[in-house]
Amino acid sequence: MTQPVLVVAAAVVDDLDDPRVLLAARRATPASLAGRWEFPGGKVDAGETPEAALHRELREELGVRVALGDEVVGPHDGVWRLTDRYVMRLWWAEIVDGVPQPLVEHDELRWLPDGQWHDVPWLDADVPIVEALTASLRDGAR
Ligand SMILES: Nc1nc2c([nH]c(=O)n2[C@H]2C[C@H](O)[C@@H](COP(=O)(O)OP(=O)(O)OP(=O)(O)O)O2)c(=O)[nH]1
Repeated sequence: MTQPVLVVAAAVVDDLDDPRVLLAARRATPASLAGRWEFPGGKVDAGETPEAALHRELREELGVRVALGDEVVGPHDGVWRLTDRYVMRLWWAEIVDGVPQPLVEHDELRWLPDGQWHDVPWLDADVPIVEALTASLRDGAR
């Protein structure tokens, strides 16, 4: 079987120590995903560490530098299964430089306030991740 492709992404929040507001990005492409919301990020290139790939993707897609917090460990051997082809690793993150803009792949960004993290049509595979994020806040674990 071919190895799944690793995607890395960030749950960008206002404050890693006390997250209230979560950044969601609306996909403009491809047509099959357009209009659905996701965590900014992308595929890890050959020879790149996941963390370096995530910093690169956030710079390219949003024009920001971030500090990474803890990883949000997924239920399938530590990763989140997106499709047969893709798995994803995700980290909490906070912007340390820049104002996020939808530079490529996205046509809108939205800061979702406390209690409204589910209020956009996330990609199907992201729905349980948003649930895990809100649960970890409720439990005080992060
Ligand atoms: N970035 C990202 N991709 C996601 C999420 N959820 C989800 O199912 N995906 C899927 C959509 C894509 O089919 C796949 C790969 O992500 P991507 O298209 O952002 O990767 P990329 O930026 O490296 O893409 P490209 O340069 O090759 O076009 O992962 C998510 O929350 N964030």
